[in-house]
Amino acid sequence: MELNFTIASRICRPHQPHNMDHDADHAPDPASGPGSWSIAPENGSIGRASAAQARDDVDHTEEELELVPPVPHEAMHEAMHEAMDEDPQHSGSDHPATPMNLSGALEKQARQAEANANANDSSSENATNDPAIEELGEKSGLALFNNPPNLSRIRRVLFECSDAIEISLDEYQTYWPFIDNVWVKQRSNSSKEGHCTTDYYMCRLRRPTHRTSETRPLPEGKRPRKKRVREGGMCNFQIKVVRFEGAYSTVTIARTPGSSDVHSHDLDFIDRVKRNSGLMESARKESCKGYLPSSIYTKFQEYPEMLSEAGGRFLTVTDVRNVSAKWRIQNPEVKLIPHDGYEYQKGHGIVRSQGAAERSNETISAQSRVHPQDSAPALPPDILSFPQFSLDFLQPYLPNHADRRGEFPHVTLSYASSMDSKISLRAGMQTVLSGPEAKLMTHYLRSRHDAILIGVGTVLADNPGLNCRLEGAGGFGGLGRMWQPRPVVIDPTGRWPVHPDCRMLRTAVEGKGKAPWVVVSPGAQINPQTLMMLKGYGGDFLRIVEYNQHWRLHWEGVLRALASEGIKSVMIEGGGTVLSELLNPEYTNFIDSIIVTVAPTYLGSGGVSVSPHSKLDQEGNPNAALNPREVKWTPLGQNVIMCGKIRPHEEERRGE
Ligand SMILES: NC(=O)C1=CN([C@@H]2O[C@H](COP(=O)(O)OP(=O)(O)OC[C@H]3O[C@@H](n4cnc5c(N)ncnc54)[C@H](OP(=O)(O)O)[C@@H]3O)[C@@H](O)[C@H]2O)C=CC1
Ligand SMILES: Nc1nc(O)c(N)c(N[C@@H]2O[C@H](COP(=O)(O)O)[C@@H](O)[C@H]2O)n1
Repeated sequence: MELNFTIASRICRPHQPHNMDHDADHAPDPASGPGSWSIAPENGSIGRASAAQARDDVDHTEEELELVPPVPHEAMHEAMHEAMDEDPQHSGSDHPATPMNLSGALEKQARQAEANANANDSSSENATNDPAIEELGEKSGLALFNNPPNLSRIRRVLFECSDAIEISLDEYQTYWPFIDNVWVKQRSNSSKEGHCTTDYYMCRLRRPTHRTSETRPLPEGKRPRKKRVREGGMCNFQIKVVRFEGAYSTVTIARTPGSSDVHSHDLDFIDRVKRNSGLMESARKESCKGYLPSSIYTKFQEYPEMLSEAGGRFLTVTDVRNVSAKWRIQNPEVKLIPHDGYEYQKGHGIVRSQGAAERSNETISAQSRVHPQDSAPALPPDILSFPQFSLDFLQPYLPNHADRRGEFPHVTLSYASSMDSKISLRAGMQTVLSGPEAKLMTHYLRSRHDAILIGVGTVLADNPGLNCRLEGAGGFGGLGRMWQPRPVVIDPTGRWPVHPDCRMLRTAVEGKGKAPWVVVSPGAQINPQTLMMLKGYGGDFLRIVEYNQHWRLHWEGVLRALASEGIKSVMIEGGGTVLSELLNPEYTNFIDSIIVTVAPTYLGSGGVSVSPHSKLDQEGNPNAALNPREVKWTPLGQNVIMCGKIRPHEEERRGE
């Protein structure tokens, strides 16, 4: 008897920002399903492909992605605790410490850093304790600018918003100030509990701008005339920014339904019209040190690349004067000075002083040697550099979203096997079979799939991360978890003790991957606390009600459920039970490709095998269980990679 029910349900709607029902404008949100994204093997850049872009159609001329350092969780907590300890409101036994939010903590840290800098300035004329750091900061412009890594590319992504973008709250707080000049807020909504805020923005060029033209005092009762300086309606680009703050804090930025697809102008145009607050914060910091606006302006111009990266190509000395003037209102007694090594020369403004000119040459040549990234925060230790060898041979076996059947995702089986078809020395034991090159290939494959699926046996044995750790992927120099595949665990009875310490959840918290979806059967008893915890991390339980005569989940149902959740491609990594089952004839229609890393070793008969059921031909003689087609073998380091296709051609399936 085969019981076939046709629906899969989440245990209840996930508590994620992209599924917020209160949002009136809420169109089917592209952020709710893992979107398509691509890697360009030639230059290693990883990014989400726009809707119009095929996965393989990547602009290889794009500059390579560099590290966006995730804010380490522990560091965040430390910063928060320190901030609270120092805050008179929170110190002392009468006031139990109320948790401060991250932005508060970071702001406080920044204020503290600034106060320290000011204290240093006034006591020893800008001298720092460490001359080496001071010199490096000077030469690279790092001391002047607040530019976070990879800024120009991320500014472009946040300007274009060609696809919905899901980023962590930290990333949002870091990068948004550098692009806020593009947007004007229209309105805001908050959920009742206050966890979720939706801000609606329009492009600045949609709003007309007026300026008061009168310069003389007006007669009483007469209102100043306003002069229109810019016509509105120049650009109809509109977005919403949905901020969800919980255990898994995240920000989704997406175009609203009424928006045009693209801006009617480029980013430079807006940068000319208005300066962003990230850039102006750098100017403000210098102003607070008591420097002359013209000196700040001159110094900024000495680092054109950093200035331009921050959106400051059109910065004027008046912009700097304006921020400086605000500071001077509070500090009228301070006499403004030029930077060390600069002086005012009549008719020339602020110039380098004579003695410093030679040093200046050294500085400039050093500037060309010292790359700002050299002193950027360290890369996460688990980062993998992008493969320098060609992976073109994989191309025909990879998901091609142009020719997808909507009901099911593209399915790739990919695992590493010994010569005797074993994938580990024994069940419950992780065995390394891939050499370094094959490991990079596996991570590349992960980057090309929306989801990575494994059985519960593998989770219990390996405690895997199941993320893509290649440089340029989200959390490894790329922006946001949305660039990461979704881990999926087949756990019919819910026997995996999902816990915040497991690698998949730690990875999600660190912004280096997504939290898993756990596929369970209708009878699975899920502890409500575990359910809430997993949802809090951005994961979920998916209950599948289709199962076969052996009371096993029906793969057709699992794959259909994933497709209905927006998964267009899934890479199935293991383990032995899952892979062996899927290589049986009843599933060949659902499996597109197989990519096996073969290792030059025999693990022996005690190992976990990948082997489908044996098959007999029409005469009852033993026959091969499965022959992949369009097979290609490629040596890769110590391994050989076997690629093949499984799903029969349409004509074969119809028996032609
Ligand atoms: N070299 C490589 O590339 C890889 C190696 N591995 C290795 O494989 C080993 C694990 O393999 P294995 O022990 O076979 O575990 P699996 O990961 O294959 O998980 C098997 C379990 O998944 C559940 N499951 C699988 N299919 C179904 C279905 N159709 N319906 C319902 N439940 C299903 C069952 O859970 P239940 O029992 O609860 O019903 C089953 O026991 C580990 O040692 C791991 O290191 C894993 C991945 C890759
Ligand atoms: N490609 C490959 N080669 C091997 O030698 C392996 N042992 C595996 N194992 C799979 O990778 C998972 C580990 O992933 P993380 O590195 O923790 O992200 C493991 O669970 C298997 O699915 N794969």
